[in-house]
Amino acid sequence: MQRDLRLVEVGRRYGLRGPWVLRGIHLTLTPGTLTRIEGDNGSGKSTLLRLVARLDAPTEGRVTGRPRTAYVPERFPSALPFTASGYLTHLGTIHGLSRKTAASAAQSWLERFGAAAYATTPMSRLSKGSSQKVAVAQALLADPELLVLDEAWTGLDAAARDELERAVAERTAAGGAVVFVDHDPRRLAGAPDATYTVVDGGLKLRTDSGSPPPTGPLTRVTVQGPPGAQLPPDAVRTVTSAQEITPGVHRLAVPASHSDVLLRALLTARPPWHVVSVEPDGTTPLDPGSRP
Ligand SMILES: Nc1ncnc2c1ncn2[C@@H]1O[C@H](COP(=O)(O)OP(=O)(O)OP(=O)(O)O)[C@@H](O)[C@H]1O
Repeated sequence: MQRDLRLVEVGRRYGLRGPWVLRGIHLTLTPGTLTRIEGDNGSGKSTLLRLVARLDAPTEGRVTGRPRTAYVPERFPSALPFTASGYLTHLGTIHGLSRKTAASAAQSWLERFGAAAYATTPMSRLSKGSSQKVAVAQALLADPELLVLDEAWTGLDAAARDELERAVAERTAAGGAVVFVDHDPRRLAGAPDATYTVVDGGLKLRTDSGSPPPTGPLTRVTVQGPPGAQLPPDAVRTVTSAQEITPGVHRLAVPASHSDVLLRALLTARPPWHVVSVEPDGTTPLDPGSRP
């Protein structure tokens, strides 16, 4: 079974003639990786996460891979006819746990998030923060292969926020993929394997998480990698922007002074990447479809 989740040339718009919220999106989420999605309000982050969680279908393009997925939505429907532990136990059994295992997992997650005292409280009577703790617990309960968190930290108290960061680290260490949106730039700072910004309906790989990139003229490099491969980390460190324009084909911008380092990182990767074109910035890079 393919455990990667892939979005291939995905577009989404609402309504027949609505504007495209997302278009030409390529994204691969690999087991054991942490991915951050950022962008302005209304840029399409939640739309993207719903597609990743397969709660919504793309208008065009396709989503492949079926990892066992759990999702924490921006707004959790708290008016459910359950107690907190009843709800979690019920969900646990839906995820294939026995009733006993589900009840004990529910109890232990409620304890971790400091919500054990509310285990028998009807969901409709929980405070916003407490019901958010239940939302997070339901997602973690069955050790998902892909965990999708849409502003899941919002409304949690400090201890629960820390606990959720720990739970995310545990998930990726256990080989799960985690993708998250959060408006606090300090959230899991330094931890993501990749950070993408949703801008103008597209996805841009952010590459400025390390030391500030050198300034000066840029070189545009178009490269093609093995299907589904992520750019080698040594290459990512040198580029100022990266965009997957068709599956496996990436358009990179690199300070001209660092283009040799980038090319070396790509050509010495195992397996090596194919360099399609190298152009000074400001020119139109060679259309990868037209390469020999
Ligand atoms: N169900 C829907 N029907 C119609 N339009 C929608 C729907 N969901 C989202 N949109 C529109 O899609 C665009 C992107 O919304 P989305 O919620 O994905 O953005 P976002 O980046 O998550 O925003 P925020 O940071 O404010 O949460 C917005 O213009 C929004 O109005």
